Amino acid sequence: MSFQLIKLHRQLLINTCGFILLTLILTFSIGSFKSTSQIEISDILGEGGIALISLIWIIAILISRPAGRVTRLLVYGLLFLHISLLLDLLDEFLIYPANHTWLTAYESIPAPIGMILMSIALYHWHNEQIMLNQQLQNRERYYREHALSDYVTGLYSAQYMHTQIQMELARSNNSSRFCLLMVDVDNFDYFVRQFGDTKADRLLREIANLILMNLRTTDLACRYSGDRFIILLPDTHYGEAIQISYQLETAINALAFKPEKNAQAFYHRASISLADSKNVENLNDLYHVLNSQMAIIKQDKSQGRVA
Ligand SMILES: Nc1nc2c(ncn2[C@@H]2O[C@H](COP(=O)(O)OP(=O)(O)OP(=O)(O)O)[C@@H](O)[C@H]2O)c(=O)[nH]1
Repeated sequence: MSFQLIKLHRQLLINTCGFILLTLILTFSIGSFKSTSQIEISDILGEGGIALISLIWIIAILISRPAGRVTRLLVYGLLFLHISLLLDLLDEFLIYPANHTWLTAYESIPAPIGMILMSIALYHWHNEQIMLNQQLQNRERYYREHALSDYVTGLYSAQYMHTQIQMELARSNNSSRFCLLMVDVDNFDYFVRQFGDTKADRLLREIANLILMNLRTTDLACRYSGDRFIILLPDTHYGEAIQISYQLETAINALAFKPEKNAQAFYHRASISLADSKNVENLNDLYHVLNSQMAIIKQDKSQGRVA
């Protein structure tokens, strides 16, 4: 933290320390210590406390704000205020010779300068905040329109997957291939009608978690639509993709999902289609392979040709 602070506000820190040090050197070189009977402990505590708090404010600003005009104005404003408070505090210890009483007379001058500087800083801070809010609103709009993740499962969205597949296509060649898997939960509609949306959402989340647990760190899963997921397997050959597809299918088949509070479990089956980037030109071709294969698998299942 301190390293970051010094890096960001080096000049401000040097100036702040310099001013304070200069004030101390000046006052101590001119003044002489009062006798203990002249010192008022309650005044020292009160004035010292305020001076210390103004110094803490300076440090807090340096730690929490980025470098820039507002930070500079705030720090210098507080520094002037601090110098006034410091001179006030030093008055409690020191007595100045008659030809230097100007020090006491001028101790209150830095404070109003500091107040003016801080007022200007607050004005700019206000404008800065309006600008930041506008930028945040724009960014929020961007994220809402280009949502990267799926609200129900927490997986990446289909839109994000499109861009990732496009990138893989751009970098793939004969030696670097990738595969896509499409996972579809069988008879999900029946489950939704029987148990309702909330439990169906939970099932989707659990299947999504299961998919993630069965993937490698380089793979990427998204919720494509409804009960369909797409998985991108980078640098993967057909044989490996078949293996992963089999592992996923086995894992989903074994999921003992319990929609109610009792122990009764509902098992689900999944259909998985596979597309290889080899000999494929673009994203649409890949989706076409996945969807047409999926349609055949579903048809075979509905006609009882597949277990
Ligand atoms: N709870 C919930 N249901 C969803 C969501 N998205 C889609 N659905 C429901 O999922 C069901 C999907 O139905 P189908 O596409 O016929 O899926 P299926 O019953 O598995 O049929 P096949 O895919 O042909 O095996 C529909 O009832 C949708 O309303 C969601 O985010 N949450």
